Amino acid sequence: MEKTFNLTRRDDGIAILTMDVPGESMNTLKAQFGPEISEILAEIKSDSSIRGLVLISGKKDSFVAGADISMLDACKTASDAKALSQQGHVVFNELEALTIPVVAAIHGACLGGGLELALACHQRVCSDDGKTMLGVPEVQLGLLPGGGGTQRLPRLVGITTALDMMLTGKQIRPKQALKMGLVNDVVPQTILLQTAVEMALAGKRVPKPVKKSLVNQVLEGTSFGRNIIFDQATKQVEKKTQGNYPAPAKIIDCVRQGIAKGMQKGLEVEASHFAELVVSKESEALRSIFFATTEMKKETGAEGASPRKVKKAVILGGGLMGGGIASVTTTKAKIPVRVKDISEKGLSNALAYAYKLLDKGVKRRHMTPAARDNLMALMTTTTEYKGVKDADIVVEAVFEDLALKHQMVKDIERECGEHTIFASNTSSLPISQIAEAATRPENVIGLHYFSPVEKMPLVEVIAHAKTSPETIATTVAFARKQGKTPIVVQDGAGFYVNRILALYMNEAAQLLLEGQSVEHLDKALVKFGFPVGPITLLDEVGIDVGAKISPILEKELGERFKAPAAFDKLLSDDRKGRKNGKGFYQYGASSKKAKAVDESVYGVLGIKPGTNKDAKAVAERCVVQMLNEAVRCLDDGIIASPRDGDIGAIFGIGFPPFLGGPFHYIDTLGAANLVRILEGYQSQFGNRFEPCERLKTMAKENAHFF
Ligand SMILES: C[C@@H](O)CC(=O)SCCNC(=O)CCNC(=O)[C@H](O)C(C)(C)COP(=O)(O)OP(=O)(O)OC[C@H]1O[C@@H](n2cnc3c(N)ncnc32)[C@H](O)[C@@H]1OP(=O)(O)O
Repeated sequence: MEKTFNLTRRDDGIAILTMDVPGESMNTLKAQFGPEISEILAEIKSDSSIRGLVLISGKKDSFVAGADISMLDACKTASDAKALSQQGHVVFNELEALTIPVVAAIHGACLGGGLELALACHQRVCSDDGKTMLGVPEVQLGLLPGGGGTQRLPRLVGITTALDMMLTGKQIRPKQALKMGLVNDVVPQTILLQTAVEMALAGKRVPKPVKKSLVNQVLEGTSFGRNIIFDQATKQVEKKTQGNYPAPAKIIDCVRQGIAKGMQKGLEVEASHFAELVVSKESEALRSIFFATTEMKKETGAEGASPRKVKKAVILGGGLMGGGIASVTTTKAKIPVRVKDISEKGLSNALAYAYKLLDKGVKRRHMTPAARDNLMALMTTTTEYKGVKDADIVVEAVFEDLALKHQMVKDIERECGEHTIFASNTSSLPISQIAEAATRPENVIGLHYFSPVEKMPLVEVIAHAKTSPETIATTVAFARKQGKTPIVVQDGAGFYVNRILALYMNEAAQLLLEGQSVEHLDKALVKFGFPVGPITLLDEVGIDVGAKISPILEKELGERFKAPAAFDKLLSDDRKGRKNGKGFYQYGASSKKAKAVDESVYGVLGIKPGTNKDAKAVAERCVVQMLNEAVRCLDDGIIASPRDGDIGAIFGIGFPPFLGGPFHYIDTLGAANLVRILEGYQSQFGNRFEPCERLKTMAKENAHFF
């Protein structure tokens, strides 16, 4: 079998250990490397001519991306997983115990077990390249660093910094890594290996103590202070995870026990906790999301079609959505954008949106002012159709008015090229209706973003019957360059995400009208695992937007989408939500966060909050509506697969990732159990809860989606 590790000796006595997993684009750590590594370490120890060791990757642009997640997925029992962690401990401890200096030369992704491998080296140097990132993202997989990271990281960079890295899974850039003491030097890639060799020749260096504030020194330097850190971290984790994710608390426990009882004990605790997490249902769900998104990256969105390159984009409308779309196109995709709006105000909004995003990077020292200005130069503006002839794609983000969109289609066919794609950011109008105005309907497609555009990862790519496969593939590729996760959905009112969201929100509205308080409703669904509650979401999206979409959905999809009539009173009272500072919540002049509930809203709706029902029951009523409609969408061919349905709900609505998405969750609940719950509600509240046919069939057959 081809070797993964290759040891070469230099005349100056420094040995270079190159890791290059055969046939894979990324290096990942696999259990079968154990014997190979042990053999190499034995060879190094027995060769007195070797004065130092440099560990480097043979991959073009990555160091080591962590333990092989497929290997973890294959663990059937906790003891299988514990053995993997313990094997990693043995190898990394042996590496760290080498008497010669060991230096890791890092370029590209150095994540998870890859960083733990580097931490077992005596020193680390990384390239200053934008592709170089260091981190321990295990928590995003429902895991913890199981290769000694919970013990080495705090001892290297301090408890607070280590906890922040492990509890967020954030990726650290080279300069940050140098500043926090994670690496000893940052150099251009061209001299990375030479620098590592020189560091090895210079011999082992005691890591420079990390600069800490006086408060931090006191807190981390005393057991009393450390307990404050751990207790604070625990409180924050409980608030953020609502008890739905076991990994963060276990990470804190590993660090706490390791610091209090020594590294050996800490490693034992780490291996045990790691093992429990690998076989947890939460981690299985989170790993399935990783596999799904990785698989999706390889798909063009249209069988057999290749995307055309997008060299220039035009955005019609410089408002909230248009500004966001233009911004991600320049800042992420680095594609020149021309923004057209009917007013200078709209244009300046788009420019300001992009500048604000980029300037955040400058303030955080991720970007130089020059880099910011270069990216800003990619965005030009116009109030007329000038400089748009060479556009490869035009994204319209104007009012939800069919006549206006028809006019846009005609304008673009007149002013742009024959191949120019017309992509509509409509959130509700069927693309087929928009395409009626086109002489080239094959170029018309939906490209539905979610607000805020720079934060929400999902976009829906909506093909109508005549959309060409090349248009689909080009649009999917364009969205990916913007850093988005696109799912291709079929044309239909509300497409996928808004369709399943509408019933979930309507049920929350019904519960409100039955006397549940706004706070109780929101808290119940946050406890269930959503990022925000349904009433907060309605205020954020806009009560007027919801009111506009509901009739379209009801007309196209049926009675079950009928929104409670009482909500019309909100619009009569000019309550649009955050956008006009008047909704279910109070909004201060500049406050980002909504303040308390605006109690006057109950009077407008003619209700008086009564006794709050059990939070789980409240959440269940809303969630089962979403689950039922998600299955209907699969049945109607709106989504191509349960995988797309899960990713769409998680990335578009924030469906709790630890549940794996609606379809994974239905498998967990069991179709028969879900049908029973729905039928129970149907008998209490009416036919809007009637289980769809596919669910009933699955219940009879005890079928699963995965
Ligand atoms: C011991 C403990 O600490 C446990 C761990 O280490 S758990 C693993 C921790 N590491 C991660 O979570 C990193 C996961 N990977 C990524 O985030 C990304 O792949 C990346 C940022 C490293 C690179 O992203 P990108 O450039 O977009 O490339 P792809 O995501 O498409 O990945 C390319 C191929 O590499 C495969 N791959 C990447 N990481 C892993 C991994 N940890 N395990 C298994 N496979 C991995 C990925 O599946 C792609 O495979 P392909 O089919 O060859 O395209």
